[in-house]
Amino acid sequence: MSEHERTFVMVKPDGVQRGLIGDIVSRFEDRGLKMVGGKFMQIDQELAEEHYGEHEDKPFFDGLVDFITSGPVFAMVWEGQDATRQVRTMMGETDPAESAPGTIRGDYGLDLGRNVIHGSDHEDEGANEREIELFFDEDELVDWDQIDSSWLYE
Ligand SMILES: Nc1ncnc2c1ncn2[C@@H]1O[C@H](COP(=O)(O)OP(=O)(O)OP(=O)(O)O)[C@@H](O)[C@H]1O
Repeated sequence: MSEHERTFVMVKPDGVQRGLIGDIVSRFEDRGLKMVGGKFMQIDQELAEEHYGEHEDKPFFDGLVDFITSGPVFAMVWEGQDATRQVRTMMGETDPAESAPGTIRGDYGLDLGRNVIHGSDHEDEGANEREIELFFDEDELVDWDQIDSSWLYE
C-alpha cells in the first residue's frame, strides 16, 4: 500500500523527558511528512489499557501501562505518501539494540521499554485510523487542502 494516508505517532515519556520532541518532529518534517495534529498530554490508565489492549495477556503489560502513564507524552498525527510505513522505517525496530543507527530508536532508545517513540503498526490494517480516533477528535486535526498557502510562493 502506498497511498496518501494519516498515521498516529507518539513521543513516549522517556523521549519527552529527555528533550527529544523537537528532534523527532524535525525528522518527520525533513522527510516531507505533514503534521495534521499534535497534543502534549498525560495518558490515563483507561486510555493506556485501551491503546495497548492487544498486549493485555503479555507479562510486560502492567509495566508498559505504568510507563506510558508515568509522565506527559506528545501525541501526533502525520500525513503523507505511505506515512505509516515511512514512520515505522524511521523509528527502527521495537528493540533499540536491533535498530540501525540513524533510526530514532537506533539513535536514542535505551531498551525495549524505554524505546522513545510509538507509531501505528503498518501490518495491522486500519491501526493508524483506530489510534488517531482514540487520541484525537476530528476537529483537532487540520485539513491542509483547506489551508491557503499561496502566499508562500508569491
Ligand atoms: N518483551 C518486552 N518487554 C518489555 N516491553 C516490551 C516487550 N515487547 C514490547 N514491549 C513494549 O511494548 C510496546 C508495544 O509492543 P509492540 O510489539 O507493539 O512494538 P512496536 O509496535 O514496535 O512498538 P509501539 O507499539 O510502541 O510502536 C513496545 O514499544 C515496547 O515498549
